[in-house]
This record gives sequence, structure tokens and C-alpha cells, in this order.
Amino acid sequence: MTLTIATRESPLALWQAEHVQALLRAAHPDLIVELLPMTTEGDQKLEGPLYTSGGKGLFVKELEKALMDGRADLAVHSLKDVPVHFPDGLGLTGVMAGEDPRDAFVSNTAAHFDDLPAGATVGSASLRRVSQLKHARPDLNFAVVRGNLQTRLRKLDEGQYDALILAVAGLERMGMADRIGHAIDPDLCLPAVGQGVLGLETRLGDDATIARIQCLLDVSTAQRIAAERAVSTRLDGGCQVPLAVHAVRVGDDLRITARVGAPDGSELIEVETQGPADQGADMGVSLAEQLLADGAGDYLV
Ligand SMILES: NCc1[nH]cc(CCC(=O)O)c1CC(=O)O
Repeated sequence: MTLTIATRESPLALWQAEHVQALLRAAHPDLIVELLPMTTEGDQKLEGPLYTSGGKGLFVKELEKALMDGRADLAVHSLKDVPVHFPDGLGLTGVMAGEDPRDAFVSNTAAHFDDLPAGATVGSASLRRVSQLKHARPDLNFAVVRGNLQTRLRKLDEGQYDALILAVAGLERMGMADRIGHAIDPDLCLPAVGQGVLGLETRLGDDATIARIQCLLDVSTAQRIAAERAVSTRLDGGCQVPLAVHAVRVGDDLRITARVGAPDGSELIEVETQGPADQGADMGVSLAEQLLADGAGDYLV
């Protein structure tokens, strides 16, 4: 049997696909695992912030076409970039064990976010990051930065920004953990839904592929993801909205924290709940409704 993994051609996407390819080869010596690298619309549209150019779906659509056509059997995604709804016939078959979910502070001049002087320029195109960090530090200047991790770091090194905020997991996967000044306390900047988690998308009912990837799946992470994605599904949120959701395991429970912030940092709404880990999806829906009751709708356009 041959299993083909569709992947974007960015260095991070290729790393993720090759990582899964190596794990599948090791688990199934009889299996031929191939990559189908493709350029997506999202990779071609690198001007302007993601939330003005069509959102997360752009990175996923081409890969899903390949799955539907049978040119590929599996897509490996940074779950953070995966929209809440799937096309007919496709689905999220499972998730792998989560890595560090936090954001990273990256700077060549300041050792810590708190050390940034007033007026310093922080590069981020994420409404989630900007709304939370502006709330904490209204005196900083936030500027859009796009491109893959390597491009963003080059712009930092050229002096276009005093600091960048990037996901710890992406930097670690790229072998660039040495660029991390410090991981940011979730209290300051709560992570995105699914941050640091790889999700595996297949055709629904493709039992042969689904059987082969079982060995990669992590049940505890799946519970965390069910909770987090329930919040964004109820709010219909993509990366176009300033939404942060983070579920952590506390014994047999999950504690879920969610925030929606004004893009200008003037208001930050936070809600939290705790309950049995296998009821995360229901808890997530209630938490989303609590956010709406607290006025989050104003910022979820
Ligand atoms: N939005 C791009 C993206 N998608 C996933 C990651 C990092 C890895 C992850 O969170 O799984 C990144 C880079 C970043 O936000 O710095």
C-alpha cells in the first residue's frame, strides 16, 4: 500500500509532513509513504495581513482538493490553521500529542517583553496576539509582519521590528529554538485554538488510511482540542477574529480559558470553566456563550 501526504511547500509545512512520513515509515515497514508538495493560494498571497486576504482556508483548500481527488490520502496541518468546518467527505481523523502551546518573544535587543521601551515596534499580524499584548502594553507599536518564519526573522534581523511574537512550536520544529527570548506566560497572551498541535485530515471512511495513522494519535490532546475547537465553532471564529482559547489538563478535568479582545487593546473579555475532560465539547460551547453574553460579539465581525 502507498500512502500519499499532501503538503504545502513552506519549510514548516514540509517539516511537519516529513515528520509524519518518518513516523509512519517506522511504524509500518511495509507501507510506502510519499509526499505530494503543492503551492497553495495562501502561499502566493503574501501581501497584507492574513485576515484581509481570505483567512486560513487559503492554506488548506488545495490540499483538500488533492484528498478529494484521491491524489493524496492524508494532509498534516498545524491545527491552528485549520478552519472549523470541513468539506463534505473529509474530516479531522485525529490529532498528535501537543507540543508547547505558548507564544514566544523574539528580539535582538530586549531580553523580555517587559523590557521593551515605550514606542518599540512589535511585529505580528495576529489579531489574537495584538489585542492581548496591546491591552497589557498600550504604549507599544504593533506592525503587520507576513511571510514564513524565516522571512519574518530576516525582517527582524534587518531592524524593521524591535521584536516578533511567534509560536514556540514552529520555532522548535524549524530548529530555531535559540531565537526564543522567552516563552510568553499564557496569562499575558493566551494561545490560539490548537496551537502547537498537528492535526491529520483524511477522507471520511478511508479505513485503510485511518488504520495506518492510529499509532500517531493522542487521546488526551484530542480532548483538549475538542474543547478548544468547540469554542471557535460556536463563535464561528477563524484567525480573522481576536479569539484565544487554551485548555489545560488538571487531573481528570480540563480547565478552559477563553478571551476575546478589542483589536485596539481597549477591552479584553476573559471567561474560564473547569469540568470532566471527556465533556470538553459541551463546556466549550457554554464558554463561547458566556463570551457572547459578556459582549464578545462586538469584536467578532
Ligand atoms: N500562523 C502560522 C503558523 N501556524 C502554525 C504555526 C506554529 C506551529 C503551531 O502553532 O502549531 C505558525 C507560526 C506562528 O504562529 O508563529
